[in-house]
Amino acid sequence: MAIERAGVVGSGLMGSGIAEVLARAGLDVVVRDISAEAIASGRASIEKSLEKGVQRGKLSSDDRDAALARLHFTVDMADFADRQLVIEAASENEDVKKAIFAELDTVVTAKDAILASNTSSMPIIRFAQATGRPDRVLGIHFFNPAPVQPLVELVVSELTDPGVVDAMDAFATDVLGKVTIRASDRPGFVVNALLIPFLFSAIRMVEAGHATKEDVDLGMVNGCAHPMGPIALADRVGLDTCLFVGKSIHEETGDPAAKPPVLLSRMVDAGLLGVKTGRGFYDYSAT
Ligand SMILES: NC(=O)c1ccc[n+]([C@@H]2O[C@H](COP(=O)([O-])OP(=O)(O)OC[C@H]3O[C@@H](n4cnc5c(N)ncnc54)[C@H](O)[C@@H]3O)[C@@H](O)[C@H]2O)c1
Repeated sequence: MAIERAGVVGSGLMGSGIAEVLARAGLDVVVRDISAEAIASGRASIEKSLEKGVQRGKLSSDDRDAALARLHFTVDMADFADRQLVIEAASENEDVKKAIFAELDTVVTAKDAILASNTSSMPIIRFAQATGRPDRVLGIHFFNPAPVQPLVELVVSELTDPGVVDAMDAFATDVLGKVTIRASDRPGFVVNALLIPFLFSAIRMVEAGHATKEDVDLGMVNGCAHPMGPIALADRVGLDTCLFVGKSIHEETGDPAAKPPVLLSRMVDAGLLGVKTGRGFYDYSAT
């Protein structure tokens, strides 16, 4: 089945990025959010991102206009009726996502359509079980910013049909131009299961006074050729996101490496969430 009609649920940071990726790849894309304000904000961020692409010479202004013309925004789930693929990228809340999957199951008419979630931390099987077609459900985990980061993790639940995984693998690589890896439906999948303990180790090192944040970052950049150090990376990911993902990995696995450091919890309590709030471990107010 050639996928030509896709849907995206949620037009926030990830949903708008994923919708842009799909539209740039030539698909007709319906994007649904819950309010006119959310839609306007999603549309504006896609327009801004496409404009940046034109300025950087990554796409022509004709390609930008064509991508925009392929995007349709709605507040109505019923507009997903004829979609062949729907990617859920709504807020990281299990009840919200389960309700979305239950509704998609009733509105998406093609029984061979694929329903996917972009969740960072929740079991795919729970969303699959909210539908009457759990074999057609998998995780398609993009990284932020979706139009720039090459990786997509394909998350395979206990009930995902292997043919669905193969089809999504071919689609993500051949049509979207992404690099794919496959992960089982386990906390953190592959990337976050490795990344979160690493970031937490770095934060614990700073918390214990073992090294300064600057030295931790300089060490990993200059000693291990990382493009940015773990403290700066935690700020970039968002300290609230790090905390949330760490908690969910720790809750299910008990892995002490994924237990959030107290310093991280306190910074989140203080509203110091990193780049997005202008201050985390570092100060971004001037940038
Ligand atoms: N932020 C990241 O770096 C990142 C990376 C990979 C995956 N994710 C995952 O992507 C998903 C979205 O994260 P985000 O950072 O874009 O969040 P966000 O808060 O920027 O956007 C979420 C959007 O979902 C909308 N929404 C809520 N309920 C909805 C519903 N019932 N129907 C349609 N839209 C609804 C909200 O109005 C909001 O616009 C989460 O599952 C998150 O774990 C995030």
